[in-house]
Amino acid sequence: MSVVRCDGIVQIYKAHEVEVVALRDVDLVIDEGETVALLGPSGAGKSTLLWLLAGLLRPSAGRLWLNGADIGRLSQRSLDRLRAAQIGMVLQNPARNLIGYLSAAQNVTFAQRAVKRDRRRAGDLLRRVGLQDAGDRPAGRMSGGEQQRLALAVALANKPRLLLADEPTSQLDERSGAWVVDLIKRAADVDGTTAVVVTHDMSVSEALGRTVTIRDGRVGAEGRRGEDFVVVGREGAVQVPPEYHHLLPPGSMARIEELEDGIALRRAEP
Ligand SMILES: Nc1ncnc2c1ncn2[C@@H]1O[C@H](COP(=O)(O)OP(=O)(O)OP(=O)(O)O)[C@@H](O)[C@H]1O
Repeated sequence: MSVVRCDGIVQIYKAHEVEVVALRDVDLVIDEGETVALLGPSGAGKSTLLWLLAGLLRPSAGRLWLNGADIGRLSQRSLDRLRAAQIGMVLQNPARNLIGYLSAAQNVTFAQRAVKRDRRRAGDLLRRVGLQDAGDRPAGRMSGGEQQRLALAVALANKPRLLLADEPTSQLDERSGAWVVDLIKRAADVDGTTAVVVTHDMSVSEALGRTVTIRDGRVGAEGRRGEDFVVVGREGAVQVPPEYHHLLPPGSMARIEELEDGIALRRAEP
């Protein structure tokens, strides 16, 4: 079953009379237990997509289903309930995920408020992110890296069906980055948790099952099992990946050659 289904999602921000189109016609299906790295240059729309999947934003156009529920048709209260019970999120700024005056252990158990409280799971999560001895310390007094690891334990506390993480290893060294990857993969294997992780960290993207690259607000490419593909968009548009821009620069003209199983693009002089 698909946990995420985006159908022609458009997201427009309005700021001081100026409209910014952050996402245009995003189609994406992610199945249960998949681990997806969301890649792309700065400003491409990755965080926007993550916020939409978290139910924190409602799309300007298009439809979005989370666990089969059309979020455009849910009341705010039903959406809040779905988020608390089924979604875990790690925001880009680790401190924003936590309640500073609560201890690490209290932060994790607080995140279980919408489900059955499970202290054993809470202890196990703290151990897996290397914070077994930090359970009593207030989250607000932890280092950025510790907060980032704790944020992942908090996000997984309710055994979410969907885990969303924005740059979850940005403040971590290699060893604690590996704990984060292990925990995400373990959640997928053991609990069937689907994960979508925005990352610039190659060791994270290579460890996950699938990559989705957003460029200029669109899904431009996907990678599965080490193989990269471009995605043909709604109107037949294909983004030429930057590594081929020296052969077909943006704005150049190309000839289309029909092949038995597809087409080839060759640069043409106008
Ligand atoms: N609240 C907002 N109001 C206006 N424009 C916004 C807002 N949030 C994002 N944008 C714009 O939307 C576009 C996509 O931004 P987004 O943060 O989703 O990109 P990103 O791929 O996550 O970038 P980064 O890797 O730098 O975090 C950018 O042009 C950004 O300036």
